[in-house]
Amino acid sequence: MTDGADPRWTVVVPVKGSVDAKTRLGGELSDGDRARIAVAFARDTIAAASAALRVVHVIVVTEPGTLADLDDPDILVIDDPGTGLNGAVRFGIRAAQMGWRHDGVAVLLGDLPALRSDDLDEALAQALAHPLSFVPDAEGTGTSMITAAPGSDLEPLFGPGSAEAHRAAGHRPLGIDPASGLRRDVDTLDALAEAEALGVGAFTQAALAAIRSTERIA
Ligand SMILES: Nc1nc2c(ncn2[C@@H]2O[C@H](COP(=O)(O)OP(=O)(O)OP(=O)(O)O)[C@@H](O)[C@H]2O)c(=O)[nH]1
Ligand SMILES: C=C(OP(=O)(O)O)C(=O)O
Repeated sequence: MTDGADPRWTVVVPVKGSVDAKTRLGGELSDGDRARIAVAFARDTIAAASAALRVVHVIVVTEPGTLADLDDPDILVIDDPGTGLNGAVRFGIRAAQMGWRHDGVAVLLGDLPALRSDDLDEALAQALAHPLSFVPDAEGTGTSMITAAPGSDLEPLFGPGSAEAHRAAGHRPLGIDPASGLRRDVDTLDALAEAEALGVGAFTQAALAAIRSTERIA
């Protein structure tokens, strides 16, 4: 994170409490392993966002204890209000606008373990040209990021079919390569394999290595 870039962005990352997280990874994984992977995805997403040059503030919205070992004074962690994904995101956006109203606001989902800081910087540079923008997920139906330039209101519409919902609400789709880690959200083991082919961050690498050392996942 640096404050040399202009204009600056606050990034909001919602992270579900680990007990219920990533159920679609399910199947062969124990609840403990699934929780460990979900936290690792979030940690890699947050680390990449924090290291992006255009990002000066990161706000994580999650249940207390989910990211207990996240000990970075530059990252604000606020409690999930318990009103679902869009409620958590709205809460984070409000905190961003109250704290740093001259920044752009981006919301990045917390399941992007192959996210690279330079891809995020490139997307935020593109986003400056539009009051509202979004990045579709790799399949093109969901959304991995929404943005609002300084002064624009941001209303999240995450959920099934969110790419079309964000487009219909006036968000401009950014031209990001479908093979970018910014678009590779991970809900399933197939998506996890694709993320690994792109290259996942250190937290996810370590979690997978620990789980594989006990042969609990292929
Ligand atoms: N703070 C917060 N984050 C959420 C909530 N629901 C989902 N998220 C986060 O939003 C991102 C996208 O959510 P999903 O892909 O639906 O993740 P998920 O709900 O853990 O996965 P499934 O159980 O498979 O649906 C992930 O980073 C989740 O951690 C919520 O109620 N509160
Ligand atoms: C919530 C979303 O993500 P997912 O498809 O990962 O649930 C979304 O794409 O809006």
